[in-house]
Amino acid sequence: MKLVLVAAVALIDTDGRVLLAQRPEGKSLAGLWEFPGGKVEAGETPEAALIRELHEELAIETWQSCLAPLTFASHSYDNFHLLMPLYVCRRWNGVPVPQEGQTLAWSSAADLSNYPMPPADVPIIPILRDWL
Ligand SMILES: Nc1nc2c([nH]c(=O)n2[C@@H]2O[C@H](COP(=O)(O)OP(=O)(O)OP(=O)(O)O)[C@@H](O)[C@H]2O)c(=O)[nH]1
Repeated sequence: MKLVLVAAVALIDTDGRVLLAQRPEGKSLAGLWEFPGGKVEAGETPEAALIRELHEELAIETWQSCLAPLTFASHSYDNFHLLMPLYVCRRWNGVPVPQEGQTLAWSSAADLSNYPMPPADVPIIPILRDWL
């Protein structure tokens, strides 16, 4: 099966809440809440991919030094296997504004389980909650 590398990040605000983005209608897994991020392109590091995706999806800027690895997801979907490192980030420039039709939500640690997420994300939620 094809292995797909996706870099994702939990942006944490000063109140310890996490940014989630709801996938828009028409995309795979529409309506589910996910961490910002996306596929790592050929020749790109996961950190560079995240910096690019945060700029493209949310119009914020961050830096490699502000991206700390936390955990990862490894999950088989029907047509590919997802390997998704999850970083945490507390420092960025700008205010996240959806650029691709997503809906954003800041979730407290306690509320995270109320947001339906892709199956790959489910095992990483308790890890993130314990870390927060
Ligand atoms: N960014 C992100 N992607 C996730 C998460 N969980 C998860 O299964 N994914 C999957 O990882 C892939 C991310 O790809 P992407 O964001 O670059 O691409 P996309 O949605 O435009 O592509 P797609 O429509 O081909 O799935 C998608 O298949 C998405 O469903 C998550 O928490 N964050």
